Amino acid sequence: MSVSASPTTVTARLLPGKPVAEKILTEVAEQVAALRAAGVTPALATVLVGDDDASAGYIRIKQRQAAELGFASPHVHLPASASQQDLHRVLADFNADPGVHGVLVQHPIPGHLDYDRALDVLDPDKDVDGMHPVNMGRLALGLPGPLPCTPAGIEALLAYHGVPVSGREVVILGRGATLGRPLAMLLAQKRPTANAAVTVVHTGVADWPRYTRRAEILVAAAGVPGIVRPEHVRPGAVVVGGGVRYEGRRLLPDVDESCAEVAGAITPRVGGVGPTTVAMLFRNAVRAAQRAVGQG
Ligand SMILES: Nc1nc2c(c(=O)[nH]1)N[C@@H](CN(C=O)c1ccc(C(=O)N[C@@H](CCC(=O)O)C(=O)O)cc1)CN2
Repeated sequence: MSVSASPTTVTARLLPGKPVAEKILTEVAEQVAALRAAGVTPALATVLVGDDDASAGYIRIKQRQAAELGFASPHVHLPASASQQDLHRVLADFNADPGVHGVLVQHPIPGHLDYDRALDVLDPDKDVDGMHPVNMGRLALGLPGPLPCTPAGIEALLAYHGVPVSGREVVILGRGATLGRPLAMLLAQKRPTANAAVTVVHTGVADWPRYTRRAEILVAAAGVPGIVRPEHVRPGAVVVGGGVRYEGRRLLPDVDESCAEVAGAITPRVGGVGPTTVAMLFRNAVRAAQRAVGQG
């Protein structure tokens, strides 16, 4: 964690995401090996629209990881001028290709395009980001399906580090479709690693700190850099920095590093929730391949 470079006095235990991601990816590699032994090469297709440097970088990271794990990773790069129909055509082609088991459209896409409409075109069973409306519905109903990667990564991170969640008060600051809302549904489910009393609050609530200050586990999911400060944290609480904003490749987290002075445990700014998100992507992808060939 970069707190060592700041004057912050760290008292909180760190909750790194890297060992969590490594454990998940080791399991994924074993499942990939089993698929390949049965003659199936799992394939995770990626779609990049436009020339955003950061997005191109994340696609490269995913392709490198895919190769290490034994996935095929067909890739389509559409120009920034691509139309909604161009994007839909690419997705329809991947839907129709039985050799492609998972598909992701790297976010953000150019402003004239509608990400949600594109997601709607994607086969929900190939949606490895777990963001298709059908998969959100499955999550809401507690049915099996690909889970949104960052929420699933946060549940795994807390479980890995032995942070009890069941019966505890979790407050999520932020209600976005990629993190706050699905995480609330996930952590409220009846499972030993969930089963929490979950409150979702957002920055449009004038007195939001009243909620965050009572959290035993506080998840920042607002996408507002530095919004969570020590005075918003209950002493000894577990603080999870899920929300980030990207400025190019620079990651600006919601949680100010000085929160480590008050929290009992905290995710590091770098190597916290991020690596678990990528690991969950591959977990979703290998499961999609297993389902497609009847191994799931
Ligand atoms: N289709 C998707 N688009 C985007 C997603 C996504 O999950 N699906 N998430 C982000 C980008 N992203 C993956 O695509 C991603 C970004 C960053 C990390 C990460 O692990 N970051 C590191 C390093 C941070 C730093 O150097 O400052 C960390 O958190 O430790 C993983 C995934 C937007 N688009």
